[in-house]
Amino acid sequence: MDKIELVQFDLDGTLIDSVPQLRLAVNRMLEQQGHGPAEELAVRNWVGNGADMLVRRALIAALGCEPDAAQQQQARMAFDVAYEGVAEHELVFYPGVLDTLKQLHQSGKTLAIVTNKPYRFVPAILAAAGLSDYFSLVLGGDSLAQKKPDPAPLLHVCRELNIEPARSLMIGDSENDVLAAKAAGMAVVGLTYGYNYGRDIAESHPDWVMSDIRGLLDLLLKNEHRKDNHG
Ligand SMILES: O=C(O)COP(=O)(O)O
Ligand SMILES: [Mg+2]
Repeated sequence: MDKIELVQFDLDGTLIDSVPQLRLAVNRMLEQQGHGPAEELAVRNWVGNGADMLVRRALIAALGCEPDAAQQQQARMAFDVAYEGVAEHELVFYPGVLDTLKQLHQSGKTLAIVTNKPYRFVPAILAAAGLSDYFSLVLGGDSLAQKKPDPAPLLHVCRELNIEPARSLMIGDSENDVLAAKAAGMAVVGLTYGYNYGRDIAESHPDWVMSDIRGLLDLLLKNEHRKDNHG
């Protein structure tokens, strides 16, 4: 592996467990549309392809059929209003996230976020989490015409920050992250604790599978430390 200079992170299911807030917003939307609430596990399995797909999957489960365009649009608006009010409340980080980001940042790695979550929600979440200063670039699922699993957002970040894909590493919890990274020619770490439609991330064959994000410190900093220690 080339020396990694740029680390691109997924957000939901990788840095923060956002299902509690997403579920609140989904359930407010369902209630407004006259449906009962969704279970937490169901919502976990619907996350990963952005807000339109989350809303669509919730409507299909509630209606037992595809929503029409008007239903979808109305539900998406209701979801956005509800999520806006809760997105950055009571954020839950996965273990080791804050320490890992801090150490990577301090060691001089360039960090970025590539999430499929609509961009408008992301800055408030990062600010509430105290993470805004770590990231040189943040892309949402609607920042470009394509979202993950398309490689376009990952390649866009490489271009903007002037770092080759071969010197960039993607970190994510879902097959979208793995597929996007592979198509971009980037190495990828799959985390086991997030949301992957209820499937094992190892099935997508990331270059590394980790159950704890602190594994990145070993992967990215250990050799450099050795060099430091031994002159
Ligand atoms: O909002 C989603 O569907 C998932 O977002 P992620 O790309 O940060 O996992
Ligand atoms: Mg994710």
